[in-house]
Amino acid sequence: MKSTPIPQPAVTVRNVSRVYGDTANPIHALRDVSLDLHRREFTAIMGPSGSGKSTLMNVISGLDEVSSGLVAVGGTAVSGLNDTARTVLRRHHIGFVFQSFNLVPTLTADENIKLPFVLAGRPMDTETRAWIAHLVRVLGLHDRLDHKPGELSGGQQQRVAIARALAGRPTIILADEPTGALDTRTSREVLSLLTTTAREYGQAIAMVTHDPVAASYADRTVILADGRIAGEYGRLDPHQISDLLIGMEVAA
Ligand SMILES: Nc1ncnc2c1ncn2[C@@H]1O[C@H](COP(=O)(O)OP(=O)(O)OP(=O)(O)O)[C@@H](O)[C@H]1O
Repeated sequence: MKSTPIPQPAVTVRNVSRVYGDTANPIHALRDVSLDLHRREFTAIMGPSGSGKSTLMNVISGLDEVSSGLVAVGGTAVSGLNDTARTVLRRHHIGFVFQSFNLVPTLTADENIKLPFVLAGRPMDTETRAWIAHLVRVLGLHDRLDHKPGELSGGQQQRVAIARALAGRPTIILADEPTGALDTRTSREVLSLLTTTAREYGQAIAMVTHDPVAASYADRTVILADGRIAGEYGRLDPHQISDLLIGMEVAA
């Protein structure tokens, strides 16, 4: 009898702890965190300043080491890899979206979108070119491709960054306050786009945010407090998220 394969999470975080400092003065940035991030799922990671959100992103992307526990991206354990293998894993499996867009100012929008392929020495086949052309159309960037980042609005720059992150069809997109530098209307556009990306393209997305409105676009909200997962919720409205965060601050 043929068994149905169990879908593997895009990212697995198992009993991960990250301790900084020395044994006399340890700083527990993450304490026994376990979390799966799935395809088609848009997850918001929230929590007070210093709760471990950036550390969680950094151990997932292999930019930081775990002190104990396991992180796997696309089924590959990150901890077992050397620096070169981590760089390769990042290039092939992870798309990054930052608050500050992080586009190369001297390159055009088109060149920025295709940069990950150039850096990875990965040729773009016909299917990839068609996929990028599709993304450019959906993101409304077709008449901006020859422009450099300085000639684009913040929202357009972030759309270029999202196209760049999606171009290689990564296992996971890690977004760090992607709407932090955008006005309300543009933020909504970018968040809707991330929602669509998860739903229509099956993309796994984890977004760090302090903004309850941004988190309300996610399918799931994970709240960290003092390095631990303090709560995991399905889709919530901004008021519910604010109440949860305020409740945690009061309890702390
Ligand atoms: N390289 C480091 N060396 C020492 N301590 C660190 C280091 N990186 C982070 N920490 C500490 O680990 C804890 C978690 O930090 P982290 O940056 O992950 O929090 P955060 O939730 O992302 O905060 P914010 O919302 O302010 O960005 C904090 O106490 C921080 O001071």
